[in-house]
Amino acid sequence: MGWQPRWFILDNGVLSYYKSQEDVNNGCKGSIKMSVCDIVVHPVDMTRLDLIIPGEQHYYVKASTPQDRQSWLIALGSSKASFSEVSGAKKDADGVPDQVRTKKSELRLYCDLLMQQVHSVKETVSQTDGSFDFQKLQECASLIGATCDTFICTLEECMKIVSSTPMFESPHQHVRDAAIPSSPTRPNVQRLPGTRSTITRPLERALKHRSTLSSSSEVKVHTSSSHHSLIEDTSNTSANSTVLLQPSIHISSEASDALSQSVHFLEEAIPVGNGLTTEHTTNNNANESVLEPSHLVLSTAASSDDLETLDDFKDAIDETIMTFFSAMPVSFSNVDTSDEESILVIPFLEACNNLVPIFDKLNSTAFSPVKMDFCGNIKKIHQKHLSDPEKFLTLQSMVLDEVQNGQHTHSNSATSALLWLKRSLEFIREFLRECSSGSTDMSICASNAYSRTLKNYHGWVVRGVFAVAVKALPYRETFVSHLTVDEKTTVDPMSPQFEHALLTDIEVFVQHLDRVLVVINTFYIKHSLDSAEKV
Ligand SMILES: CCCCCCCCCCCCC/C=C/[C@@H](O)[C@H](CO[C@@H]1O[C@H](CO)[C@@H](O)[C@H](O)[C@H]1O)NC(=O)CCCCCCCCCCCCCCCCC
Repeated sequence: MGWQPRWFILDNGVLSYYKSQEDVNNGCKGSIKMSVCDIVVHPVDMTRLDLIIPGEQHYYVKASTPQDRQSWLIALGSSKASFSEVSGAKKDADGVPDQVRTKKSELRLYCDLLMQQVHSVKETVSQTDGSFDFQKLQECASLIGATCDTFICTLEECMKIVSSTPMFESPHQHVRDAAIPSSPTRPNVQRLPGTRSTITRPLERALKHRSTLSSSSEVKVHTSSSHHSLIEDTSNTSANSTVLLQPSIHISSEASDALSQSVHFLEEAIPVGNGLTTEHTTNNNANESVLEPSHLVLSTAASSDDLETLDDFKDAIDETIMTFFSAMPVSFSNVDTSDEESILVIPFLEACNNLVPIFDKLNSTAFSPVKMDFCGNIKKIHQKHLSDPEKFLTLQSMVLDEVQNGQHTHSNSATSALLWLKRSLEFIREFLRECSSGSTDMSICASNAYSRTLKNYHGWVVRGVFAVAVKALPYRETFVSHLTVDEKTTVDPMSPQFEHALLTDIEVFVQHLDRVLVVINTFYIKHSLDSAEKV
């Protein structure tokens, strides 16, 4: 098989490919709607992945390295998840909702991937010559971590679908920890003060110590419209014809967020892989080798046994009310601060990025400078991390590097970006504290929070910007309604139940955010990096 390099763009749920980056303006050679295709990892080749549109087309794709493939899988999987059918009404012949089928295939994919990755670890530690490649082992571990993250997120989404689908509902619903045997109570669940008896928490705990996170929020959502039909490769229509791939691929991928699918995070696409190669065949069945699920986790058949299993899954999510905060796939509760000198960059940025949808729920024009600043700082830190991901694994490492090189005072430095991101987060923390202390006037909440935080660093011009922005704040009711997970559901954002759930979730969120901010603050003070200078 001859592989050819191609330039790929993942945009709005559609993967398009071009002859080269320079050729982008001449139109794509083909495109694939991610929501209708299955992603299959190659059983042997760690750089291969296949994109299969059942009964139609088969694309063979090859990345430069297993790590690149991992990035691609996460980006493609996130895109597929973001742009999958949301109606929930469509079912296959067995009555299984399409969304569940899609999630199952994603879970299978990640299982296959995990098997391969575990196999690599085994191989690495059992070298016959007795040597031990520690770096390779670290790489393998990092890949496994990322795959587990993606698996858990997908499972979480699957559980949400299952719980909201009538055919999977059972008459008895009790709240318990997914990690312990079925029981009407949850004796072993550790809770932060004030947390609700929900089961999203075990997932939070499961996520908490993970060191790598999916790339879903490190990327951008474009505004361009999606293509709804598959465009065949016109350059070569013969069976088994190969389509290209190029050693440096630049893609932008879509972030899935709990609140909205039309959120624009960053101003430019962040490359998540630097090498991908594909082969494409328009033959309906030639060379198709769709992997059968060998490690199927979720069964959707409606036998009583399966219902028991599904009940377990269903119990593993919040059966009461989800809010924006508890639905966040990664939040500050997942940012480990047990080593105060080492906050991992990716979980931290992921947690920040997951706040971004809220900006769009506020008045978009008035808040766009705020959003740009917030997202710009996320991006600056991310770019610094990407410049040497191993060296700049932690926030502290990148700041100290800049200090050593005298770059920390540059306006574009990661040090400055983190300083301002920290200040923005302090504002958010104080704003949420104000909101949950009983005040119903959002502008008072914002003004109080502002006085305690950002105002100290703003000159009169920027203070004026704040004064304008604060006038554009929605009423509390509107804001609260944006904090429901799915505005189409029957959850009444004005109900006392939702209010209670929201307040509890805010309390937990603020506690974790505060924990992270204390560590960053201490670090900045220790190295004299904070400044009272006003902008
Ligand atoms: C709900 C209340 C909304 C009111 C929020 C108003 C906030 C103040 C508005 C001020 C306008 C900001 C415009 C940008 C100003 C920048 O000049 C300033 C400095 O920028 C930094 O300059 C450095 C160089 O000197 C550079 O290196 C660095 O990279 C750059 O950042 N930036 C700021 O002052 C930061 C302002 C960000 C404010 C973010 C506030 C977040 C508001 C969140 C609203 C949602 C609240 C609900 C939270 C619920 C969570 C789910």
